[in-house]
Amino acid sequence: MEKYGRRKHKHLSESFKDAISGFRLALFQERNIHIQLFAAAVVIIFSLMIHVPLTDMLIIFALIGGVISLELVNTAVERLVDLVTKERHPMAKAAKDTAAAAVWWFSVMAAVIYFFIVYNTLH
Ligand SMILES: Nc1ncnc2c1ncn2[C@@H]1O[C@H](COP(=O)(O)OP(=O)(O)OP(=O)(O)O)[C@@H](O)[C@H]1O
Repeated sequence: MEKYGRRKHKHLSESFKDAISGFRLALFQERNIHIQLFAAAVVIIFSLMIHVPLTDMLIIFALIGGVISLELVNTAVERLVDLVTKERHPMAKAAKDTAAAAVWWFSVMAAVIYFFIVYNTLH
């Protein structure tokens, strides 16, 4: 029963450091994150230029956060699968492809929502 008891929590600053370290790893190793951060910068600059309203700006930030967060989870799944097996395996493929699909779905939805935000701002 002891092993299911309360876990000793790390200091908050240590958890924060671990999260930064995970983000840096993805930043150095994943090309997709570069593309997504570049797209996010373009979207934010363009939105400011056309004066997207504040509430819509907040939605845009939430969408950007969602895409980047899902990409980080996708990276975690890729690393975990590679840790578990170096062999080609249908389950490894399923895990990686499903995680990639999560990023893809959210990105497509984000693009559709952003299109409507831009359309609504300009009309
Ligand atoms: N162990 C494996 N067994 C079977 N298929 C695999 C395996 N590892 C990778 N694959 C297939 O190859 C694809 C690419 O895998 P990889 O680990 O290179 O990801 P990636 O190309 O870095 O992905 P991303 O571009 O999203 O970062 C996977 O989506 C999966 O379809």
